[in-house]
Amino acid sequence: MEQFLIDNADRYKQLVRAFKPKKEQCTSGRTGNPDFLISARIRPLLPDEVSQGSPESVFSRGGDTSVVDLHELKKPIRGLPSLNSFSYPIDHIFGPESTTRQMYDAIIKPLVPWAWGGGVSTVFAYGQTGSGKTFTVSDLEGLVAGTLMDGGLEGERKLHMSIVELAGQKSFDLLNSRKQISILEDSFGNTQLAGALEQHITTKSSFLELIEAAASLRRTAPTLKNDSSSRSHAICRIRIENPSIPWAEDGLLYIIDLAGSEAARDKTTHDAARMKEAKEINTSLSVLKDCIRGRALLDLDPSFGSGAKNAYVPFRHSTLTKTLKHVFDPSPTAGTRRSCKTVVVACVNPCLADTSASKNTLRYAEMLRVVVPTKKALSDHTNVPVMWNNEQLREWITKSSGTPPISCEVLAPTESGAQLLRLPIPEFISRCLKTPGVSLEHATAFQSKFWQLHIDTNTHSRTSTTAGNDKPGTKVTRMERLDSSADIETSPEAKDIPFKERIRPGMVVSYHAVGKVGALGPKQMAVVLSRVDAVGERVRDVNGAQVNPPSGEHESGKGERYLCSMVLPAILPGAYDVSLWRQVVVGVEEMEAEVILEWDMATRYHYMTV
Ligand SMILES: Nc1ncnc2c1ncn2[C@@H]1O[C@H](COP(=O)(O)OP(=O)(O)OP(=O)(O)O)[C@@H](O)[C@H]1O
Repeated sequence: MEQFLIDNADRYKQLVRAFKPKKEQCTSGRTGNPDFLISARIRPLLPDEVSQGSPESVFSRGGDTSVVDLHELKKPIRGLPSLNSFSYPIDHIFGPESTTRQMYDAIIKPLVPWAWGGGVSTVFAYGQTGSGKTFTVSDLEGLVAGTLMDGGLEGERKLHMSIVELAGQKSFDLLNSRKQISILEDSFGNTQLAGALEQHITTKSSFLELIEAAASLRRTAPTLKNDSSSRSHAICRIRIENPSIPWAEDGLLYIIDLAGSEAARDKTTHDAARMKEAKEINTSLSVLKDCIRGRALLDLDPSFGSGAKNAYVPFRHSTLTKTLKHVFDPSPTAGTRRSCKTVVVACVNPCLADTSASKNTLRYAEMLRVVVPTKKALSDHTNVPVMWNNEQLREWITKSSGTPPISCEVLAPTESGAQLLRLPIPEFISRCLKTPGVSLEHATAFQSKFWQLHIDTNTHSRTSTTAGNDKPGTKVTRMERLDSSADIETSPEAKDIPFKERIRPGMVVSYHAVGKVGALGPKQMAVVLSRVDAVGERVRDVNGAQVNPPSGEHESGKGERYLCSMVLPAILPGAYDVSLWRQVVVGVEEMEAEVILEWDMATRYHYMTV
């Protein structure tokens, strides 16, 4: 610690004790979006920091405020040093005495059943080196594993885990010996972790073993420096499949340990590569901030459309946010936007010597917060589901849910119309199925009816868009949509080239499966992801077979082989769904034709147009 701070530590502590916030520093009165919580965790001083005599500089103000105060000691030109104080409104603050369990119970635990029900839940932890990110994230992973695996959640699910590390422009698979992988976007705008291994998890211990294996790979990465963990982003993704609603989108739970800013005292050792790395981290955190704010703004808009025109979610601007597309998908089409809950944990080092980095962390946290506007009057919106209160919603459910009527006690015990629209679809259907006599078809049809009503009441404020458009509200023709939906544009001349000679990631093909044929029969469709030799030897297809076995072991006569995602018939006639996680290997010789699928926003399925 700087000599000036050591010499004046007692005066500093005295000033902090006497601190009274000014009027404008007193309020936290703003309420954050309940689905986007921004929290701060202030760790305790560590024994060596105490022995150096470092005072604490960051405090939770307590009382009925939700404000963090940070105090610096100002060097005077003459006279005695004085206090320079800053305050930051944050949704939830956990002080040095709080345990990770208390934090988990207060803000993280609800994310687990949300993902279990088919939603997207994300926890981000960030902060400067040594602020407690790893401490917090590893405790949280253990607690999440407990909630997921202790049998307390309703229904059966299949869990799959992948853990990747993003360092600058490169991505590595931490479940596959740090093999380099590619983050690709397919023609539907879905992000693929091409080549990343997904492990099926069945027990808490296998969950924790994978986490530990990934953490040790990160710690011991030979090419990185000692504090490698703070110079890269680590993304743990748990995909939760619900076998009882096979067409439903899988729930996703992300736990993300973000690269942090550095402690001021570490900056003296910078070389050019390190400066470049720091710049890349700052850029990705800045884009992340814009995406979190943009998405929170979109979700605030009660009509899921009109006010959202002003929100911009630039998720393609960094590998981190591209990888998290499910979290930030800005499509104004209500059905394509996944129901998300997000918690950000800003980890703060309380040392007086590190206030500059702590200010950055807290300022960043403050910027992520989106203020909820005052609610509009609800009474005269009898036909607009998004404006219904719980009473109006229950009345409509009882009247419109067919025979037998779906129990509103179970479907929407407390929710408003807007909250029910945000509920993950599989969870909506699971709740409907709890009414005796209600079948899957009945529940699905009622869910569609509810969405259809919502869509119909908002069509005037909608424009046609497709999944993957960055800017909502832009009118585009069907052909423009199809052309712009792939990373590689298809020129008019390309149409004259046989499709087998222009196979690219994102292309949809029909094929005639040779050899092993599943329950769907030999005629199938798939989205091309990559050539099989681009993925590691441990990656397996939907049948558990190695995708890229050592040469000579795969079936011959199929030509060039591609890893593809299956396109499966959906519950509605003529409709298709892309099943990203069910991957197969298709040889060029098995492929029959290129297929153009178009997205239909009302039913939220793809339809074949050519
Ligand atoms: N809430 C806490 N209670 C007690 N000790 C803590 C707490 N948070 C962090 N620590 C301790 O502080 C030290 C630094 O924490 P940690 O390694 O988690 O920081 P980090 O932000 O992940 O750093 P890096 O980015 O360099 O990996 C560790 O010794 C850890 O045990």
